[in-house]
Amino acid sequence: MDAIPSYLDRAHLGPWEVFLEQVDRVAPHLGDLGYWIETLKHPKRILIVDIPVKMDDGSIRHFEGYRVHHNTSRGPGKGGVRYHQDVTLSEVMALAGWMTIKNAVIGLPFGGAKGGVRVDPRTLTRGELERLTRRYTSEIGVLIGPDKDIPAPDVNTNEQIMAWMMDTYSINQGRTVMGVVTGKPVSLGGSLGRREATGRGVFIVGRSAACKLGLDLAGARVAIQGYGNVGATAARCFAATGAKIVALQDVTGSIHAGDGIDLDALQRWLDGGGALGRFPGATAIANEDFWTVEADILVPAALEGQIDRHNARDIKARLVLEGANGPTTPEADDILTSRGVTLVPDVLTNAGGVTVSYFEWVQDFSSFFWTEQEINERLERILSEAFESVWKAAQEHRVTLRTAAYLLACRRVLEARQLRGIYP
Ligand SMILES: NC(=O)C1=CN([C@@H]2O[C@H](COP(=O)(O)OP(=O)(O)OC[C@H]3O[C@@H](n4cnc5c(N)ncnc54)[C@H](OP(=O)(O)O)[C@@H]3O)[C@@H](O)[C@H]2O)C=CC1
Ligand SMILES: O=C(O)CCC(=O)C(=O)O
Repeated sequence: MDAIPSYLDRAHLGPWEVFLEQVDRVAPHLGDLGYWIETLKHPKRILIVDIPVKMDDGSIRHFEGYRVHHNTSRGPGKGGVRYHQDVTLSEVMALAGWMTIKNAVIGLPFGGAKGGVRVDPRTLTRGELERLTRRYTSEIGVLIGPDKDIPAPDVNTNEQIMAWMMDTYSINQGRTVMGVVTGKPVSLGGSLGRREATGRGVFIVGRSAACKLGLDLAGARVAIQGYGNVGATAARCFAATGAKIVALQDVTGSIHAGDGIDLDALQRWLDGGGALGRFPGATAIANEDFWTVEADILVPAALEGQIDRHNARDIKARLVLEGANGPTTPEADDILTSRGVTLVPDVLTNAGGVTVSYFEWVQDFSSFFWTEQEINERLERILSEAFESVWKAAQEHRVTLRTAAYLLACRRVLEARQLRGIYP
């Protein structure tokens, strides 16, 4: 495979290899545009930075950070920043590639980018976290900017971290540059609705998919892995339509309640410092049993590679909604397809976040801010239309929803590539 770059350890290709395989699966459907397909297998630029941080005890620790521009044919790079102890270059490359596809599926005028720092933020004090964030922002400052690459939140990053990033970039520029990141606090040029947008989008897309399958959401049983920004919001949206959240999982464990978990009681438990895995209002189950619970809808909303060949055969749900990026391996994709399970891919299901990030970027440029109702109406319309296009393409080409989404996206990206040409 000449698409494997020399800087990746061939033995540990990880998520980037998954992305390459997903691209390979769409290639036969691209016609003449297939001529340009290699462009998607080669990230445009990669920056690896050293982040020295003075710790509260006076010592200095070094962290490794990344920012990857996968493709900018359709506009500036766009994608979140992840803080996690297991972040790798392969993972950030794949996440950037998925952003290219996601932005194109939705029709946003962005390319794909992503960043990450290999750190467990729970081990840092607030001061250490701020210093890490500011140094990382300064180090990647050559790549980011409102018309170059606009970071946003992802796993373990939030509005406060975006505020520090915006402030650091602005200080280095000598002027306030609101539009350099999205997912900021509303009081600092953030958009209403951005915090909930990804989980809300999972619900909007899930509702459309359920409708196609004749699955009534009232009373539907939903299992969700990950109870962070995406998983918790999606759970609330599903519960609000009468669906039952029958199982949840986070790093502290898995819980089950056949009649539905009381989300308000769970929130009070979490606010009081309780761990989800020990919530007294549900039954604790083994993590591996989470995947086999009786459910109609399964929402992986944590990390990559969670649905694999080991658990895909036992999944009971008819509908899998990928709230996380890359939660399903290609092998598991095939197993689910052969079992008649409908899977709505990450690049569509979790695109609500970047869609409202786009709204935030537009609002920052114009310094004119929309109401939450305007934002949610536009989000609903854009995601529903994108879902219909992907569904239609899947029927027409007799491919999975993932390949259909890649088909629409790759056509847009490669057409832009073709029109722009190669310089020189
Ligand atoms: N935030 C956003 O706007 C977007 C996020 N996404 C994707 O959604 C996913 C979740 O992101 P987000 O909700 O923002 O992240 P958060 O950091 O808010 O939440 C992550 C959740 O996943 C749980 N988790 C982490 N590792 C595991 C594991 N090994 N097993 C079970 N649960 C685990 C965490 O548990 P604990 O809290 O106990 O650590 C937490 O509940 C990621 O794949 C992300 O890339 C996609 C689009 C946009
Ligand atoms: O809001 C954004 O710009 C990007 C969100 C993101 O990282 C993602 O969709 O995976």
